[in-house]
Amino acid sequence: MRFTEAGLKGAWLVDLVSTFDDRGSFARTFCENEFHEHGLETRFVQHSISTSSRLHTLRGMHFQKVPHREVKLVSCLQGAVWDVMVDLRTDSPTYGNWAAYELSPQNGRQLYIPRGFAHGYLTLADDTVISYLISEFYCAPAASGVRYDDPRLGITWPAEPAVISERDKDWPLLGSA
Ligand SMILES: Cc1cn([C@H]2C[C@H](O)[C@@H](COP(=O)(O)OP(=O)(O)O[C@H]3O[C@@H](C)C(=O)[C@@H](O)[C@H]3O)O2)c(=O)[nH]c1=O
Repeated sequence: MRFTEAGLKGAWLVDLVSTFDDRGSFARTFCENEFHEHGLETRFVQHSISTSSRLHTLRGMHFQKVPHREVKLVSCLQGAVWDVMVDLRTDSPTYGNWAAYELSPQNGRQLYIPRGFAHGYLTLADDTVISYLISEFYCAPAASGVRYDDPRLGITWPAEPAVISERDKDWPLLGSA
């Protein structure tokens, strides 16, 4: 894996380094030793996938409240997404900043999102599949979010959402979340 800092403090790009042969390829997606060497979380308690049928489905911007804040390692197994993270740690030098990366099986890119961030994505293809390694258990009462179109965040999305849940449309603006 190739580790590159992803623009916000504590966030990383973890790119796959594949080996190829006649049959196809092999790549590591997680390695406790390599994550430990980079000072990253190594304990993931949940592995989840989500599927989105339609192009320009937007999910986000989600986080779990203290004490259930999560590290997420996000990758795209099918299709493609514009993946966005926002630093919500008020004591962080990159507080309130966002960064976005395209994730797809073709680019083999994974995003390591630290605790204290909100996360969301817009699908760039029909039938998109996202994989998450998550460091904390799901806790519905701790689930929260901020608005994908919050003017204070000013996130640039490549397209308007064609599909979005009522919940995601109604998250509060930053500061009141
Ligand atoms: C996230 C999650 C949801 N669920 C349930 C709750 C609900 O009935 C159904 C769908 O949940 P949601 O609408 O929250 O799914 P979704 O909008 O896809 O939520 C995800 O969005 C992206 C952006 C993230 O970053 C993820 O961590 C997660 O929050 O699945 C679980 O059982 N476990 C989980 O870990």
